[in-house]
Amino acid sequence: MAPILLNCTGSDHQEYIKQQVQVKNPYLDTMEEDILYHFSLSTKTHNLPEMFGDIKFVCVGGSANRMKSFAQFIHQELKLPGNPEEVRDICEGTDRYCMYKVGPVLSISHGMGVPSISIMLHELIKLLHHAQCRDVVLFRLGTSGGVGLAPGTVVITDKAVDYSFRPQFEQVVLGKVITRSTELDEGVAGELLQCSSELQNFPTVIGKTMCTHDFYEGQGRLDGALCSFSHEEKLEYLRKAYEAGVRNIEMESTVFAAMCRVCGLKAAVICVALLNRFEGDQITSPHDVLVEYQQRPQVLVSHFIKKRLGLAA
Ligand SMILES: O=P(O)(O)O[C@H]1O[C@H](CO)[C@@H](O)[C@H]1O
Ligand SMILES: O=c1cc[nH]c(=O)[nH]1
Repeated sequence: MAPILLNCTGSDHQEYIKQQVQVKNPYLDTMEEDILYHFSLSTKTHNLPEMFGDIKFVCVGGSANRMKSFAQFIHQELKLPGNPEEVRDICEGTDRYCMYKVGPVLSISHGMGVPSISIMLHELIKLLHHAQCRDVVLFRLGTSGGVGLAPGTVVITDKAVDYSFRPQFEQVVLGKVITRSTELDEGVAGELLQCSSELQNFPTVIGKTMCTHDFYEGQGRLDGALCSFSHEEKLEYLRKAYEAGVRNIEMESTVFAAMCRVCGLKAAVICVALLNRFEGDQITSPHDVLVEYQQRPQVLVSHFIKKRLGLAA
């Protein structure tokens, strides 16, 4: 339930409520305890407002190591006291996800694919709600396959789309399909594009991101254990995607966009392209090149956060 603000009426109060994280579940308020099972946190055993109440930026990405590196990187970038090497995994009681808090920034891993990120997002959004966080921006920092882009290009998503290039996410609830919009926050995407132009040698585009439920057949790869289509059919699908405005392909953006939108959270998706899918399917760049590519979304979002906090040079 939203707290009632004294001396705050009409549009001020509406604005205050708008900034809050809006869980859309009437049952939550009736529960004596909420156990965030996959985070190994609970409203009874942890003081969530004290632990997380000051969070303003949440960054999520597939890999646990990447999100730990990001926590250490943002620790240095924000020039916070303490040793970045000593960041502690708040979810160490479980190995499902990892979570690091660095000042106003939360860095969390979500694993691969829609089911994995969707479970994480249910618990994250409840966590932000229980902690009474306000004015939070969420970012997905990922890797992807580029569609007509050189490897290393960063894609800021304007719309996350499904396999038919529709800006929607379908969830099966009680045996029925529920469809939710996947539009992302235009203002945040524009701010990120502006940030990219302030960085040196930082190839960036804004475009649609296609979310699939598989890395191989689902993304039209010819190198999976199964393949039922020809090289020409693959290229035709990618050409159609490109014509529809798709610039990269990954596996979480639609549910991320849809859940954030329903809960009143501003959100952005920033993924680096590891390869150009018109040129192949295997990821052949050397390890050090891939590590540098993966850092690009982190560098961009770090610049955004520093600007928002008034810390940018
Ligand atoms: O780099 P991350 O964040 O894991 O994202 C992309 O990489 C994984 C596939 O290799 C999928 O999860 C896809 O969305
Ligand atoms: O091609 C790619 C590369 C990274 N992640 C994906 O989902 N697809």
